[in-house]
Parts: sequence; structure tokens; C-alpha cells
Amino acid sequence: MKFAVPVFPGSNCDYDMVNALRDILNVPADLVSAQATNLEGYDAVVLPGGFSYGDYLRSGAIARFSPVMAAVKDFAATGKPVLGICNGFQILTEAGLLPGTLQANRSAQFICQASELIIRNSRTMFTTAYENQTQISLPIAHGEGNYYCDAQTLAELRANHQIVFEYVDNPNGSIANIAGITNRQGNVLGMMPHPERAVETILGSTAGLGIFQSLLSHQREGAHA
Ligand SMILES: NC(=O)CC[C@H](N)C(=O)O
Repeated sequence: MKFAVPVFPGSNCDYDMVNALRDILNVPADLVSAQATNLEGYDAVVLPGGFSYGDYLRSGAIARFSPVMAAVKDFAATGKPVLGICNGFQILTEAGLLPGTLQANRSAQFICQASELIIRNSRTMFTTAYENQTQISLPIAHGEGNYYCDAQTLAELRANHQIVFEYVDNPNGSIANIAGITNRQGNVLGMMPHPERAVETILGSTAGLGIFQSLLSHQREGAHA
């Protein structure tokens, strides 16, 4: 299984992601330019965290116009996995690949801390390695992580089991404690917490590994289907 990690001007978690994939999980991963126009040969795309285009206008609002995002849209339409972490989640909402938006934190402060999460859907291709309703700890680091959507969208997210992670303590004011959601089809996941920063004991948590292990098993099962 080969991963593409698009890099935007201002991305800063791209090398952490590639380190998690290549060095910890032993899977091939390439950094891909924001100017790239095709993602042929890749089995999954991970949009990394950071401050793409300096977070000008709104986080992710400029990155969504990058050539690579047109390729990510086509890639997502094929049903292959697309994961957006933090700024990656912001880019996915701006690009219309996920519903809702990420607003400034309720405190108007940048928050960098460990956060406790509840797994609300362990049946997605990203979360089968976790037990449903269990609690995990992943780091967060963002100024605009306050997820918002209208009441009808929230009802749809709930009805279709698209809410995957919820905060226990809701550090940023997100509606319904939402920390991560999928699209309706279940192959695009956006999440504010950083699984790539929780892949080695020395980092304080290995709870992030489950996301990547879930994707690897999904790929293996697909190969045998
Ligand atoms: N770690 C990150 O991806 C930072 C996200 C983002 N640009 C924010 O501060 O909201």
C-alpha cells in the first residue's frame, strides 16, 4: 500500500507523517507537490497538518485551489482512502469533500495539548483497529479547530454514523464535541487530533497507530476480496 502526502507551502507535519508511515509502519510514502496533477499509483492520500498559505483568509481556504486538490477530489471519487489531519481536515472542508467548517477556537487561543477522544465509529476503514466507545489520547495543536455545521448537517452526520471521534473535554468548542468525521461514503476522514504524533512510546502515546493499521488491513482485505 503506497501513500501520497501532498505538501503545501506552509505544511509542517508532512515529515512527521512520512516518518510515521515509512519508519514506524514500514509502508512506502511519498511527499507530493501541491502542484501535482495526478495521484496515479497511490492507494491512499494523507493531507498533513500545518499552516498552508499562512492560514490566510481561513485555514485551508487557499490550499483548496492547489492543482493537487483537483487530483485528490478525483482520487476520493474512486472510493480510495483520503485522510486529512488538522490543516488537512480544514482543507477537506474548504474543498467540499467534507461538510461543515473549522472556526477559531472558542477561547481564541492556539491550543497544544493531549486530548482525550471517544471512538464513536470503529467500523470505518480508518478505525477498525479500535474498539467502539473506547477512549484514546491523541495530541491536538490548532487555533481553528472548532468544528461547526448546521442542524440538518449534524442530523445527517449522526444518522449516517459519520462522527468518528468526539472530544471528552471539548477543548475548542466544537459542535457536538466533534473531533473527526467522514464523508457519507466513509472513505474521506478529517480529524483535528494528530495520529502521526502518537506512534511511538517516546512520544507519550501510540494510540495513533490504529488509524494507519486499520487502513493497511482494509487494503489487505480488499486485495483478497
Ligand atoms: N497543526 C496544524 O495543522 C495547525 C492547523 C491550523 N492551521 C490551525 O492553527 O488551526
